[in-house]
Amino acid sequence: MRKYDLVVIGGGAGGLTAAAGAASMGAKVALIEKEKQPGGDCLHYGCVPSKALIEAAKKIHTARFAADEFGFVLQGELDFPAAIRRVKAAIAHIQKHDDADRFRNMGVDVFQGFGRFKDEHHVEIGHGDVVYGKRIVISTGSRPVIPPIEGLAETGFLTNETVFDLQRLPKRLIVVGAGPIGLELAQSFARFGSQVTVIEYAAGLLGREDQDIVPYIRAALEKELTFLFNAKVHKIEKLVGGEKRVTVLRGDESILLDADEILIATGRRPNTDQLGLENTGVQLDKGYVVVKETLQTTVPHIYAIGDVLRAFPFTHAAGMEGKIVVGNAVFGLRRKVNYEHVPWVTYTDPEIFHLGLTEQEAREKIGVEIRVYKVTLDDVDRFVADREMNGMVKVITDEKGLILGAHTVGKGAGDWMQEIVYAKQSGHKIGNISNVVHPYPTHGAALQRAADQYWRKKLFEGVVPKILKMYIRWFR
Ligand SMILES: Cc1cc2nc3c(=O)[nH]c(=O)nc-3n(C[C@H](O)[C@H](O)[C@H](O)COP(=O)(O)OP(=O)(O)OC[C@H]3O[C@@H](n4cnc5c(N)ncnc54)[C@H](O)[C@@H]3O)c2cc1C
Ligand SMILES: NC(=O)c1ccc[n+]([C@@H]2O[C@H](COP(=O)([O-])OP(=O)(O)OC[C@H]3O[C@@H](n4cnc5c(N)ncnc54)[C@H](O)[C@@H]3O)[C@@H](O)[C@H]2O)c1
Repeated sequence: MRKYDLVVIGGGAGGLTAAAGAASMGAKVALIEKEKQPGGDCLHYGCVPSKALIEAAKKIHTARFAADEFGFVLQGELDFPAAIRRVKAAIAHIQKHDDADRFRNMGVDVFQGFGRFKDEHHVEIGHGDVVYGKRIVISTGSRPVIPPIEGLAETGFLTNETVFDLQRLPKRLIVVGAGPIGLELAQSFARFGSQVTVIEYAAGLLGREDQDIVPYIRAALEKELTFLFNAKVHKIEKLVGGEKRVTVLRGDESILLDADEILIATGRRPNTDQLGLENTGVQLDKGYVVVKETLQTTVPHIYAIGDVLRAFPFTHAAGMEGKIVVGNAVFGLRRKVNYEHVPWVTYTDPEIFHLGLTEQEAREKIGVEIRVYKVTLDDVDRFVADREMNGMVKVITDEKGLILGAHTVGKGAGDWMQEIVYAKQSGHKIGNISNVVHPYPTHGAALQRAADQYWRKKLFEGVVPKILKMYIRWFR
């Protein structure tokens, strides 16, 4: 039986970071991945295919818009499989970074097979090999939650694991769930030409976002999608022609919708149920692995990262956690995970950027002593020139100007808001962003405009203006 300093179960965003990092530090590492190729959800069924599809759809949307605005005519049928080929090409390109042989060349022993704990130090791979890990990382990710809807299994449905294999554009698509997966994909399909209806349990969109931000994104999406809020799919039947008839309940109302495809995007569940964790002392909470800030589970030599944790189900968070585990599991450090400065972006059009506390959270946590700076994009020259004025930047600080949160809706916001992540993480005050020269006219100037308000408030409120006036009078 082979013995390792570190055994990593699951070769996705988190596991690959941990395995590569540990091997580069000289540790003997085994990586167990059930699929033929590592890469995980993000590469095969998540971030990469969804962003490739979003971009393809955006190009078509832009062409249609341009035709309308500039008076030319678009001709011919949409070649939807061409969009899917684009998606597959993006995956294949990035797969080279996550290739099993590339990891072998780094010194990692890569095993293909399903990893399962035999006990707290031994992991069985498939039905054969067993490896010993002095320390072990659980990074097995998550999978879609499939709600118990009558007729759903019999009628057939799509999830993020199958939607990127579609070869025909559905004329009518029903998306169940208005979270980031549902919204990003719903908007893309609408842009290809599907009629899309989104069915959501909750009364509105994106409950975790700042409530000033939500109306902008809702207004944008309602132009392209039909929403049914406070709605529940009651049952689904297959019609003679193969279409799907969906019965939706909304209050006392029963609504019938026919569709060619149904996409289920109702959340995720962690892949911890078949891991043999009952053979260990690793504790779960509703299926999620319970960890300390050091990412150690209730068995100190077993660590967990990525979507098996409840904390922050994003690729960049899994990568950050993977790096922390390298330090802790390989060098015995006690580094703690901290999500305070970790942003997320929802890649709808316009994009939604989220960092730190929302205004509502800041008021609960800090009280009234917070400051809120807002700029709408119709006040920012570059967005006016682009005719992309739907959106806003909002920054929340404490009374001294230290950044507590930042929230934006706007074209490309995921890229141009990154400046504030650096500022927040480095402990800069909002005023410092105002002092940085931004080339004119960039989109990032929107953030600077919000930051300028800090000085404006300082200069024109309180005692400062009185002192300034006295000084100027004296100087004259
Ligand atoms: C449609 C969609 C879009 C997304 N878009 C974004 C985005 O734009 N930005 C972003 O930050 N996040 C995005 N995410 C989330 C992101 O994909 C996940 O947060 C990220 O992949 C989690 O990484 P992970 O390492 O925990 O899991 P994964 O990357 O899923 O890796 C887990 C790996 O473990 C393997 N595995 C599971 N069980 C076993 C076992 N018992 N033995 C061996 N191997 C096993 C799996 O095959 C898989 O390779 C998206 C997700 C989806 C579904
Ligand atoms: N851009 C990104 O970073 C990105 C993109 C996609 C996904 N992700 C990650 O994937 C995770 C999961 O995304 P998601 O959208 O699947 O989940 P989610 O939990 O964020 O949203 C699911 C939505 O479905 C609704 N819902 C649940 N059951 C329902 C039902 N039976 N009928 C109608 N509505 C129902 C919920 O109220 C919720 O609004 C996200 O939390 C995120 O971390 C990230």
